[in-house]
Amino acid sequence: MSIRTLDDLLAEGVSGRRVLVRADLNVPLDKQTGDITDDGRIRAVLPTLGALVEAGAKVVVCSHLGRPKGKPDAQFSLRPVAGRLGELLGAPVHFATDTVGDSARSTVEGLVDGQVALLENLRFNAGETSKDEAERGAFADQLAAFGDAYVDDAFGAVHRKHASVYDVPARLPHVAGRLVLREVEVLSKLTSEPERPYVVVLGGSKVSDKLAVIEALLPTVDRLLIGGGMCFTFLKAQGLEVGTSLLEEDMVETCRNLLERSSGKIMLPVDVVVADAFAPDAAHDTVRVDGIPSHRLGLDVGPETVAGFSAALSQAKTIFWNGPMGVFEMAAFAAGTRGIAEAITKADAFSVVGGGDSAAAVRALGLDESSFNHISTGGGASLEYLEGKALPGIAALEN
Ligand SMILES: Nc1ncnc2c1ncn2[C@@H]1O[C@H](COP(=O)(O)OP(=O)(O)O)[C@@H](O)[C@H]1O
Ligand SMILES: O=C(OP(=O)(O)O)[C@H](O)COP(=O)(O)O
Repeated sequence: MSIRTLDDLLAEGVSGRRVLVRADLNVPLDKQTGDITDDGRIRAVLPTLGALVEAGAKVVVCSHLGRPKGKPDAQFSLRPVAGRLGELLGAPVHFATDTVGDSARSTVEGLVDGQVALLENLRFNAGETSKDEAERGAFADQLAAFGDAYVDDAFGAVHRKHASVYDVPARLPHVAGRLVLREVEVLSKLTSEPERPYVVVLGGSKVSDKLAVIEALLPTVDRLLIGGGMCFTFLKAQGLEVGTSLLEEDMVETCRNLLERSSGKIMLPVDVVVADAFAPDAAHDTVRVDGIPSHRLGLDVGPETVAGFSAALSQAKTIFWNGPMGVFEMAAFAAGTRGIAEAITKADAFSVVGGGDSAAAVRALGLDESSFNHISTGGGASLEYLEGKALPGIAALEN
C-alpha cells in the first residue's frame, strides 16, 4: 500500500502547522440524557491526536455524528464529544459551534501550537454527503482551508465517499493516521491467507446489508455461523416458520440460494429464545427452531446453539465476528452474545471483532477487550474491506 503515514508527516515537522484530522467520533448517545454511552471511538483516535499535540501542531479535528440531514440539528451536536475528548487528552478542546463558518474560522485562528479544536458536526452541511461533486468540492474547499496537512483517522467512515473523507485529501498533503493504519493492517491479515480454520460469526439485524459480505466470504471461510436477527430469514429459507421474528421476506430466496451453494459451511441456530414481545420484561422460553410459535419472536440464540457454535469456534485459528447474537441490550436476551463472545476469547485464534454494536456489546457485557486481538471501530467499513470493495477514503490516501 503506497500510503504516506502520520510518521512521515511528523518526520517533516508539524510544529506550528495546522493539521486537519478527520476522525470518526460518531459515538452512541443516551436518548434521554444525551450522555455518551460508549467512548471507544474517542479513545481510538488518541494515539494520533496525542502525537500531533506533542509535536506542537495546531490540531483541527472534524467528524460526523449520527445522520443529520445536511443542516444543524442540536441532538447531533459534537459539543459533548469535545468535553470528553478534552478529559481524555488532559487539556481543553476548543469547540467551534459551526463547521466552516465564523466560529470555526476564529477557533482555528485562535489555536496556539499543541492545542486542539473540534469543529461542529460535518453533516450539518449538505456538501459533506452530497452526491454532486461540485457541491461536495465546494465544501471540501472550505474545510481544506483550515489545514496545511490532512490526516485521515476515521476508519469507521472510510467506506463513505464524503467530502471530508474523499475530497479534502485531494486538496491537501495527506497521510493515514495510526488508527486507520492499524485497522487496515489487521484486516488485511484476514483477507490474505488467514490461518485455518477461519470461522466468521455474523449476527445483528440487517440481513440485506450483510448478504453481500456472506457471498464474498463463502469461498474464503471454513465456517460461517449465523445468529442474531438475521438468522430468521435463513431459517425461513430452510422452510421453517419463524413466528413474528425479524424477517426480510424479499431476501428469503437469496438466502436459500446461498445455503444451497455453501457446501455445508453455514451453521444456523438449532434453538432460540422466543418472547411474547420486543421488551426487556417479556415472557420468554427456549424452543427448537422447528417449534417457534406463530405469535412469538426470536430475540436470542439458545444454549444448544451457543454450545454448537462454541465447539466450531474452539477449533478456529482465525475468527471474525460482526453482529450480536441477540438483543444483548436487554439482559434476558444477552446470553447468546455473551456465550459466543466468551467462546471467541477462549479460542486459540487470531480474533477480530468488527461493528459498532458488536464492540459496544463486548464493553457493555463487561468482557475483557484485551482478550480479542483487535476490536475494529468500523462496522460497515470492516465488512466492505473484507468484501474486497475499494474504500473511497483509502483510495484517496493512495493518490
Ligand atoms: N433476534 C433479534 N431480533 C432483533 N434485533 C436483534 C436480534 N439480534 C440482534 N439484534 C439487534 O441487532 C443490533 C445490531 O445489529 P447491526 O447493526 O447489524 O450490528 P453491528 O453494528 O455490530 O454491525 C443490536 O442492536 C441487536 O439488539
Ligand atoms: O457508525 C458508523 O458505521 P458502523 O455502524 O457501520 O460502524 C460510522 O460512523 C459511519 O456512519 P454512517 O453509517 O452514518 O456513515
